[in-house]
Amino acid sequence: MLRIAVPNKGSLSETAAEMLAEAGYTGRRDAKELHVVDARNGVEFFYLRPRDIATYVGSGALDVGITGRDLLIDSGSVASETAELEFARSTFRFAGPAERFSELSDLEGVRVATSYAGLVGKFLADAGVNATLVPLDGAVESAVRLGVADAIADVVETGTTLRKAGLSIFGPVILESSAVLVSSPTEQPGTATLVRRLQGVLVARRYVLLDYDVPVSLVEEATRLAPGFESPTISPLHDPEWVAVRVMIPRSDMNQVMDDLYAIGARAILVTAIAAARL
Ligand SMILES: Nc1ncnc2c1ncn2[C@@H]1O[C@H](COP(=O)(O)OP(=O)(O)OP(=O)(O)O)[C@@H](O)[C@H]1O
Ligand SMILES: O=P(O)(O)OC[C@H]1O[C@H](OP(=O)(O)OP(=O)(O)O)[C@H](O)[C@@H]1O
Ligand SMILES: [Mg+2]
Repeated sequence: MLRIAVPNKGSLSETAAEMLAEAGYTGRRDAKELHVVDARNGVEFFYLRPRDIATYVGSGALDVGITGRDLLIDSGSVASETAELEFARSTFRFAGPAERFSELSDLEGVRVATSYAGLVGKFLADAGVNATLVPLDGAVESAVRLGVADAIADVVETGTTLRKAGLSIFGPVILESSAVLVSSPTEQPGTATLVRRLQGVLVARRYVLLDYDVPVSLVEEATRLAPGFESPTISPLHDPEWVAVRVMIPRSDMNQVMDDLYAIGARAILVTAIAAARL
């Protein structure tokens, strides 16, 4: 059985559970459950703190896990990133009072509060900046106002939390993060199937199927507008002057592509959602 670590709570847990369900796995029904066996799919789920997941996977106790890239790096674990999962996107940044901080070197000799001491410590050491880290568990934006630190380093999504705390971002991007699948150094045979299933979910979310009819003379022009992954599927119609075309396109482009195809003379343009995919 493939042993999979899944966030038990926090901002990753709900979307991680949704992705696994869409990929055909049976997860926990009750938020207090710590361990679930999905015998039909040959996997076992362990519900753990997202911060601890890379440690379990790196040690080989578990085979794969879902966590954040920032948490993976912060842990110093030897687990490696196997796939990006396209949710919980954030950046990791320094922030402080705008009148005092504008560039990385302003951190020399000051106190920096963070709940990612491993990640920030390594970044500052690599940059040759000497600062004192103040490790906190969360809500680090309050550390400056409360006087325990001069600046902070934390996860930024919309920037609302920073703004409300009167802090401004400065200095370089420490990290672009998102949820990722991490694997142990000794890769297990079932991992590739899990990765394909999760990638199938991402494709099904990101793409739609586009069908349309078009005169044969316009096929080249139409396929330039919507080239698809490899090559469009072209099927004959009863009318020999027309063909039916099927192609995958990014969901985000679908209305523009439909308008463009209509404008050149395509008709019966239909979009269908993809339920699952293996590319
Ligand atoms: N506002 C956010 N937007 C996007 N990703 C976020 C956000 N907050 C946290 N994350 C990501 O979630 C992961 C942290 O998971 P964790 O469960 O500790 O989140 P949390 O929401 O901070 O949990 P907690 O409830 O303990 O504060 C990290 O990868 C982090 O980048
Ligand atoms: O840029 P924003 O959209 O405001 O999001 C970023 C905030 O979200 C997270 O906080 P969370 O709610 O998880 O609280 P925590 O700091 O206690 O972990 C993160 O630690 C930031 O504080
Ligand atoms: Mg948090």
